[in-house]
Amino acid sequence: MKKVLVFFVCLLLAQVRVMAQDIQVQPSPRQVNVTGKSMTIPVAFRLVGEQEANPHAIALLKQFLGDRLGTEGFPLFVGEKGDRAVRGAKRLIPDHPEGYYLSITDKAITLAGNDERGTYYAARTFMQLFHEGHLPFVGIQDYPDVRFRGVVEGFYGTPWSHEARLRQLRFYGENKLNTYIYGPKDDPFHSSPNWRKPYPAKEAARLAELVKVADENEVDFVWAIHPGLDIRWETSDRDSLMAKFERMYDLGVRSFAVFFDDISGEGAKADRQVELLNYIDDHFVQVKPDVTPLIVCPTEYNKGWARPESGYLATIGEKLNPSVEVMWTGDRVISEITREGVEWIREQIKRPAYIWWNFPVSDYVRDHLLLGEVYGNGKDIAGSISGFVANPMEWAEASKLAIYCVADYTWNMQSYDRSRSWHRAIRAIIPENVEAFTVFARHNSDLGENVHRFRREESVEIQPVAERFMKRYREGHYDERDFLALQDEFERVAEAADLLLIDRENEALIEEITPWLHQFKILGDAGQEALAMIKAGERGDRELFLRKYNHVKALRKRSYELERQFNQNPYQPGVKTGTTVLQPLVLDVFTEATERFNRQNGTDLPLLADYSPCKLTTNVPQLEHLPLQVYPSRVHLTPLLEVVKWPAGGYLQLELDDAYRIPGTRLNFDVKGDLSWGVMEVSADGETWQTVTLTRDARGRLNGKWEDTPVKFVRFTNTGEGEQQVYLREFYVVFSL
Ligand SMILES: OCC1=N[C@H]2[C@@H](O1)O[C@H](CO)[C@@H](O)[C@@H]2O
Repeated sequence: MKKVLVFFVCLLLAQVRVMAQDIQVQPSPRQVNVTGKSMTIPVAFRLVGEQEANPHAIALLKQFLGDRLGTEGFPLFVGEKGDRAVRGAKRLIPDHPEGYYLSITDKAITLAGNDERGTYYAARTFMQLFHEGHLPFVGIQDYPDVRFRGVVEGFYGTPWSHEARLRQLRFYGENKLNTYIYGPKDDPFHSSPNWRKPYPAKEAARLAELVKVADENEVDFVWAIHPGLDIRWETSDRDSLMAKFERMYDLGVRSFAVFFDDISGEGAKADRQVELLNYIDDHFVQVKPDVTPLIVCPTEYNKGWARPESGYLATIGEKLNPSVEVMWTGDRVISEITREGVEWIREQIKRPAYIWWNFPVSDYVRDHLLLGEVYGNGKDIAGSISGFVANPMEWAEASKLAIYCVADYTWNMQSYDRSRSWHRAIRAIIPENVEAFTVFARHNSDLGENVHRFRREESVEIQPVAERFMKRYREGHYDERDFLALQDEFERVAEAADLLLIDRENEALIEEITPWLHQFKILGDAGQEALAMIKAGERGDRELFLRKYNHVKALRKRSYELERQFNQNPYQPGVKTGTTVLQPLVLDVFTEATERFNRQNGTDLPLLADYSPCKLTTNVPQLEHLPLQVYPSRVHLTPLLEVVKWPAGGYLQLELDDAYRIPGTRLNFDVKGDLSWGVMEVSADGETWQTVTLTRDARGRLNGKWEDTPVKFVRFTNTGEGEQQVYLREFYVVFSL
């Protein structure tokens, strides 16, 4: 009798209200039926099904509802298909892995999963429906498009910290991502030289904790091994790998991957790789009761590198056990994933590809943050792929923007809206500073020139205004409204930087992006001051013009110094922001205003130098768009992470802007053997060339020396018979001491 009484009391309290329902659930659910009515949140919920339901779903509900959850109150039925508590909903549960049925009525709430993970996802959706003290009456049938969804920590650079990984796993639980692949290239126990060795106790304990937290968030923690740099195709190494997997299994790992990417030589042989992978599958994955399908990242992991004559992919397709998942980055290392592309690879490997999407990874443009929208991938690829994992930046919190959008895209592709998802992501990540972070992210999304030639939109809204303004300014009649719009944008840039620098709500994020925030502040100030130069010039106010001129130069100097203080790495050191629209605009306005001032006043105020003393020419395809790192006395080629295929006759040439007495040059191709196939030469005029003797130092680097004559050209040529495969670790020229 008492129960009935409590039930009716709850009903009375739960006033049924009609309200426009903006059901905002992440990721966007497949089928949502709203009645337009809602009820105030019951003061107590009576949980039914605790014994049989997924314990992680129960734990989540207990944590979320706290002491409102008990044995009395509004009925809350939770369970998987077949459980007693949800038997009434049986035929409403979508028959898809991780699918669920959720219903809220004035009688009861039902969270019914097609499997354990589905129940967990139903609970996650339920939690998002609490809206200003009300619960909408709703029926949701939902399931994901892509089977395996998540993140592969597979970048070069500083691996994520333990705390960052823990935050990531909780974030994946919130966003229904079910896969985290642990594969940081710079972890020596994941890759060479220590892939054969067990983790030291401290690291092992941390990995065990990650596995536990992943499990609680219904995320498969996939441990990857990267043995290809030095693997020997012998039983001893096979046994070492199996022993390492056993140790990881003992730590709780139930999902495994083998990465054969970015290697050359012995380790790259397809039939050897397949033999090893099938052995692991047959003797480890298939014999253990609870291990998910093995994943491999092949050496030919993108279409640009696939060589039909090598038969590599054909070997994978024909000989690799069908249960093994094969990763794929698309038509190129960094590329958008298209229907045509996934259909092509599916033919080659005789199974759906498991996409490794190289975004927002920035290990080849380390001075940039990639905070833009996730777009460009087909919405019609779900049926042709088995998985889709994003390779993120070394900045874990900043990567969440893209990861949030990938979660939305892979769960429900057809309804994915790139802009809506991006705005929701910002709100989810930094709810107290949405406007400021939106301004910041808008102008930190393109990569700039890079070796992969992968670009992203940036500063989209202001770009047409900037372009129109500069054109008309040069013609002598700009529109004042454009001027004011640009001024307003630079003010917003400066404001956003300051607001975010003092944000304490997401400290981990602010800590990661602080160098870029300082650079962003300088950009905002420089933009306003450059525009002020125009006005001062128009008013003939020489004194004011000179003040603004000097201020912009000071800001540019501060920016240059900041570049050399933060984020120093051997690849793309420094801190770039707004490089596609705003930075060039500041330089253009400054230059035009200064040139006008000089003409009007007969002065010779220097402009800002953005020159490069060096030009690169090459016929090696992978080196064609290699950015140069220019320092006051040295020019570096950006090192490459991938293996460089250097064809016979392939050359790389640096042309300096003048002839310099060059103390020397250095290159490091990280090749074991000698470099007899290559010749380093220098020239003062590009006509007569002098061969340079390369001497190897203790670290295996080759240093070039020549007698003391001025040099304008430096070139390296493969004069051998065949293609060489090298790593471009270092190649630089010192042209003054
Ligand atoms: O296997 C796929 C793959 N391996 C490499 C490659 O893509 O380029 C990524 C971006 O530079 C890098 O982070 C990754 O480690």
